[in-house]
Amino acid sequence: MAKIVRYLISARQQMFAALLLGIILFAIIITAIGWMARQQVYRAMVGESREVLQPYTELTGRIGSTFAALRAITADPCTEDFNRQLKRVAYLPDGLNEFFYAPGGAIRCSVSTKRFDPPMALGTPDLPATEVSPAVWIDRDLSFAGLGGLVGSIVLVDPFAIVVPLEAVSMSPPSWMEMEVVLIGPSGRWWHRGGSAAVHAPAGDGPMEASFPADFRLRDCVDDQRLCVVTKVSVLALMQQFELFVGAALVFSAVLAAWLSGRARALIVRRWSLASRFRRHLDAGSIICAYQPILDLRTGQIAGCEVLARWRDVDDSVVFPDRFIPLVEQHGLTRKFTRLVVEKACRELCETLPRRDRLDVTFNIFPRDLDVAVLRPIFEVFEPVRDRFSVTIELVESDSIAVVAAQQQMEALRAVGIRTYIDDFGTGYSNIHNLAALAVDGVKLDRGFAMAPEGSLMDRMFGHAIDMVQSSGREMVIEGVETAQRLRQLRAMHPPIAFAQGYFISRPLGIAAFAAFLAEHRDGFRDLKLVA
Ligand SMILES: Nc1nc2c(ncn2[C@@H]2O[C@H](COP(=O)(O)O[C@H]3[C@@H](O)[C@H](n4cnc5c(=O)[nH]c(N)nc54)O[C@@H]3COP(=O)(O)O)[C@@H](O)[C@H]2O)c(=O)[nH]1
Repeated sequence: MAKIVRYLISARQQMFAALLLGIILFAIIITAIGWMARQQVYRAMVGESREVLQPYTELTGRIGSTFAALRAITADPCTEDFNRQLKRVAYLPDGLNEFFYAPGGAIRCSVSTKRFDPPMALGTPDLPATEVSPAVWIDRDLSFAGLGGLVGSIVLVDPFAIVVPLEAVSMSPPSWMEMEVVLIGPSGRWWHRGGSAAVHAPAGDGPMEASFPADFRLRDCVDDQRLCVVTKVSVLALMQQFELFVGAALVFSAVLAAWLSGRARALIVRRWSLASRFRRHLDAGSIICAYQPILDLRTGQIAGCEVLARWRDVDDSVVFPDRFIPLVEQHGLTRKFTRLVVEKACRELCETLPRRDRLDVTFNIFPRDLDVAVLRPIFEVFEPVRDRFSVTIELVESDSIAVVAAQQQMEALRAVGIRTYIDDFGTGYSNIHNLAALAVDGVKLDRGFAMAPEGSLMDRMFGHAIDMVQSSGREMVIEGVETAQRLRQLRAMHPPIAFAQGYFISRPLGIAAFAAFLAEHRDGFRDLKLVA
């Protein structure tokens, strides 16, 4: 599950998944279109073969009525009278004009040859009689019956046989379809009756079938499966014939697949974007507190820490504030968020640090929450441990402050034991006017000053910024102390600077590492000796 989630929240993987989905959808759509086209082709094949079989069905009917007429002959076989009655049937306008009297398959007399003496045996039929179909001798030379040069098939329903003349098969399939009419005998032997030869041959003996993708084949039979029309459509020929349709189907499938996969991606992104993940999973379990030590430069002791929040994402990765703080503000979660951070930090500090440690714990709050009615209940968790931890809030200024209202709130907060610092002094909205107008307890100088390269404009302004804060009489924390040289420089300043914070002292630490750090530096920050 975690793997799937990790997959879904990565923008690259989302793109890959959408691409894969697009390809799969394209395959499904084009297959569906192909299947529908195949059904149409099949319908056309069935329609054409039924049309071709129609005359044969009619012929079978005519043969049946002719046999009925022959069986109605009353005269003794092969007499003059018999022949006269035979001729009467022959003159019926059904195209069947030559009959034999052939009991047991031996011709004794016919319409044109009065008597066969001795009787002429027809031999083994090409299509033996079945329960429903008569025996048939196919394409026999009819010279023996006085019809020299003519060829016809002989159908026997004992004791009469009818000569069926070789008829031209008429068929006009569409250009992309080939057809062949065949008579199929036992052991797979077949006789070509019409249409395009060799359509039947590769079709084998199977029933109606289609071999995709090479071509579609259909075998449609009547007369006890002995007379068949085999229809073949080459897929390639079909595609060439309908290339415009094929092109349109490809474009349509591609556009639809791209649209659908785009929609699916938008859905995934919406559900699995950082904003929705954050809103769904912001709870005590997902908040991580990091503690960055604050060094008292005058005593060398670790005087406190700044609590910095991180958020554990659904895939267990750790998200830093630059990504989620704007979401907290956008979605009106500032109070909930601060409460979660404060409660977690209070629990961790109380449970992990030895009772003898006394620390000032600094939290970042949102300017819109600068209201004692909001903050007091949030920081109430520290009330029972005030002997161990004092609380300071830092105003992360993302908006200009209404000075009079802010002033009242700060005083009210101080009255309930919460001190206020202005954060990132020297940048953004944190300006000299606020420093002068607000009775803040302290100021954190923006880390841009301490981190500025030597000789840079910020570096040159660093001393003046410090002077300005010191002359305001506020406490000061210098942030962004990354080097021993900067720490040395700060320690050498007069009047002395109270507090410093930065990577040289320590990076933000997990609670266990912070406890270990405090234990290690209980007798004073070790590296201070190095820079002395
Ligand atoms: N309202 C809340 N805002 C919060 C909370 N937790 C954090 N934040 C805000 O996010 C900002 C970024 O915090 P983070 O990424 O944790 O960075 C802090 C330090 O890691 C960094 N720092 C400290 N020392 C150094 C250093 O020597 N070099 C260096 N490159 N970076 C350093 O500075 C950040 C702390 O800054 P500040 O708050 O100004 O003291 C953070 O700034 C908060 O605004 C929260 O719970 N609530």
